[in-house]
Amino acid sequence: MKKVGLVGWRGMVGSVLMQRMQEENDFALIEPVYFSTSAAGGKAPVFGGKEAGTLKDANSIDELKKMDIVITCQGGDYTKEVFPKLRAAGWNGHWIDAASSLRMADDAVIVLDPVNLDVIKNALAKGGKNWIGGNCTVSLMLMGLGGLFKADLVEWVSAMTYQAASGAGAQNMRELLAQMGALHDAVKGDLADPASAILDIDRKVAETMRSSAFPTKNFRNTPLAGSLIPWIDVPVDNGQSKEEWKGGAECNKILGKPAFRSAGSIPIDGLCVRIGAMRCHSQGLTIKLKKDVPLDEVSEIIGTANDWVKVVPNEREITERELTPTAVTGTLTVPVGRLHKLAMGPDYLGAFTVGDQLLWGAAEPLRRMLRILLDA
Ligand SMILES: NC(=O)C1=CN([C@@H]2O[C@H](COP(=O)(O)OP(=O)(O)OC[C@H]3O[C@@H](n4cnc5c(N)ncnc54)[C@H](OP(=O)(O)O)[C@@H]3O)[C@@H](O)[C@H]2O)C=CC1
Ligand SMILES: N[C@@H](CC(=O)OP(=O)(O)O)C(=O)O
Repeated sequence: MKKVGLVGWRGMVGSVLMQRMQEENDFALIEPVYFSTSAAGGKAPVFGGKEAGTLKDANSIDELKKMDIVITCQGGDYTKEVFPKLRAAGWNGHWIDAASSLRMADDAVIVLDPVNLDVIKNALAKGGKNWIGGNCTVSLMLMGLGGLFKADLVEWVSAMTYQAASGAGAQNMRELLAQMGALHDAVKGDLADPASAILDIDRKVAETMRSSAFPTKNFRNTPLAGSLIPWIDVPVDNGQSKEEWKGGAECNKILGKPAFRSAGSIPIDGLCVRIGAMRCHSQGLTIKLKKDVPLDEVSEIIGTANDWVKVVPNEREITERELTPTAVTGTLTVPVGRLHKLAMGPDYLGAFTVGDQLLWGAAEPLRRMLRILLDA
């Protein structure tokens, strides 16, 4: 049985990974060894009914070297610190990672097997050892639109995103809720009085959001509840944020295309915006098709591309019920809806998709890569 080192298992992404691994009975197939950066020597958790002794030190190269496979959700700083040392020490095992640090490395594959199993298998056959989960927004877009890319129908894509607080981390989810609570507290009395003036309520809400007492530390001093933040991650070149850059760079790499902005790559760009959803990212998509494909064919191509994508008919009631973060959160379903040809012409397709950014956006591609390695 393969020894699998689990790093970052108690974090937000790691907890979702543990939950999914239990649901899919993955622990029955491995010998789990748990690592910690803060509590080495303590008792290891029991997942899948398996006792695993004590927690190992996640910074110990000697302990990590004993693993056949390491899966980490600990974050990019940990990867940057430990991974080069582990390889330099001669470790030849498989490294599966949620962090972005290694994604664009030549010897790393961004894993999303329902979309790029061919790319993964090619790399595996050539001795590949580094398997990195994609950016959540990118993975969710490809889970939704994978069929169109596979059918080579996409000339370019513009993605306008509506990204959940969870993408910024657990503390940000808490802060979003604290903000919601503070706003409600500010106008609780007025709301209880049906005769109160809505513009008074609105003014008090705006004052509360702008006050220095409003809890905004984790969102870089910018309110999110009742508002939005049209910038995610650090600035890069061309006026883009890094989150926007990842759309083009990672999508092309996942699809096995030439590097973004080079000949033969697919232009993918847009604006990434943080909104007050908890853990589902949504995206409004403009897709320039290579030709005019009838809408029923488009629906068929999108809806049959993998087991999780689901086309939602472009009708008001079902869209309101099924194409929202509330409907999707905690599930692996990736609905794609609002499909219609745009006014720009018959080869311009409008679409909207929603996905849980902790499941397909983070944990699920990692555990599926583990399964691919165990089956190889
Ligand atoms: N958040 C996201 O949407 C996505 C994140 N990722 C990647 O995954 C990495 C981890 O993200 P995320 O799971 O959000 O990070 P967390 O902050 O939730 O967890 C990271 C680590 O923090 C330590 N930790 C300290 N205090 C606590 C606590 N109170 N509860 C739980 N863990 C604690 C744990 O390490 P220890 O047990 O060793 O003390 C844990 O493994 C990110 O850095 C990113 O690279 C990738 C895709 C999406
Ligand atoms: N940046 C993403 C979350 C994330 O962790 O992305 P990455 O895995 O590319 O660092 C968001 O804010 O929604």
